Amino acid sequence: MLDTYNRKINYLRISVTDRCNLRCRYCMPEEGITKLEHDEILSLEDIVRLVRVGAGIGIRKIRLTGGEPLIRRHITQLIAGIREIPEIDDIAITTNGVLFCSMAEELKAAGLDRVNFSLDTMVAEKFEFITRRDHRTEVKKAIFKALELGLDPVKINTVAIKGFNDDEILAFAKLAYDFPLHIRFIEFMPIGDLLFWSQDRMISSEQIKERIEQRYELTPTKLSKGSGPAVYFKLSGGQGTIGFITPMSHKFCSECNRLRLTAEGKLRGCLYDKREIDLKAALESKSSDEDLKKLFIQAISLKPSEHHMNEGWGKDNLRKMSQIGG
Ligand SMILES: Nc1nc2c(ncn2[C@@H]2O[C@H](COP(=O)(O)OP(=O)(O)OP(=O)(O)O)[C@@H](O)[C@H]2O)c(=O)[nH]1
Ligand SMILES: C[S@@+](CC[C@H](N)C(=O)[O-])C[C@H]1O[C@@H](n2cnc3c(N)ncnc32)[C@H](O)[C@@H]1O
Ligand code: SF4
Ligand code: SF4
Repeated sequence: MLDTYNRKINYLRISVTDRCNLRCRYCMPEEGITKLEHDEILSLEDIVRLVRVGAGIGIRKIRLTGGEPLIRRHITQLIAGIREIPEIDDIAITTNGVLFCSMAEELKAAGLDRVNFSLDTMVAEKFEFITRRDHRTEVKKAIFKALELGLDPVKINTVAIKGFNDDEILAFAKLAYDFPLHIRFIEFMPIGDLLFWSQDRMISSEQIKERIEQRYELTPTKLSKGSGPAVYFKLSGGQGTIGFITPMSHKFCSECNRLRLTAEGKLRGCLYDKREIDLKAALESKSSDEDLKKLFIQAISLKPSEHHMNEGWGKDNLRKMSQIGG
């Protein structure tokens, strides 16, 4: 379905939990965030029903995120339920990877197509600093396990933070050169209660690209799967790609194709817009599929033309990244 600005909306990102087994400094305080109770979040059956309704208005691609999606109980059942919806042609997760190895085969058998891992540093002490946990080895194993299982393409999300990981830009590029991995540098966004964010910690994708081009030749390319916001480049002679996600330096809102469902069942038209439609309340008041469909259409009609993160520098968003689903 097209929105007010003629954008085709076909991608639903679902936060399946607001909880997490890491505590990335830019995302959560040590004590965690809201910790919703079980009856405050959508049930798996409700999520499958909402995806079916979404498919009726043109949703084709689903991403499960959070918080950490792999700590949601019975996540494989959820994937299997979504897999049965014939219109859905891509089911992906975004995960920190800590629990992935122990669940990988099950996830694939349930119908998972592919996975994006988050990894901001390859240095043990820095990993422990940024995530406040010591799980780097599990994440590394998870990335290679996904390659081994053929969950193609395997993407890595790296939030670029000046003074923290800008000294690892070439090391990440080498990873994409040596392995069929797609490393995406994400510009640091002022979201949530700005736990670690500051304007001088931002690095633009342009600066990162210049640094990589000192060592590697980059040529524009496209990936077979993933109509997400990244712009990709092949590394000449290498196996993988480098991607740039540029919400701050080059907004990609004019191509935005997504809706977001929070763990509490609120449907959002934009990562950075407070307006939400309460689907959980609608489910509790026994709304029909037709009523739910109308609410999806309403959420699409509320999508803004673009975000305004650089104006209030993040002070205007009530929800945290882990609640909205990244
Ligand atoms: N501002 C903004 N940032 C986004 C949006 N979608 C994704 N991002 C950023 O990009 C990061 C990576 O997103 P992923 O969860 O891996 O999803 P994706 O990039 O859509 O995935 P692919 O389908 O594989 O391309 C997110 O955590 C956000 O930081 C968006 O719509 N707006
Ligand atoms: C909120 S997490 C949820 C999924 C999962 N726990 C993970 O880390 O992959 C999704 C993504 O959002 C990114 N993210 C969180 N806060 C961010 C910020 N302020 N700016 C840019 N990306 C951010 C994380 O690095 C991660 O890649
Ligand atoms: S970025 Fe992902 S892994 Fe890190 S604290 Fe947030 S939800 Fe957890
Ligand atoms: S900031 Fe909002 S409008 Fe822009 S791409 Fe992201 S979700 Fe879409």
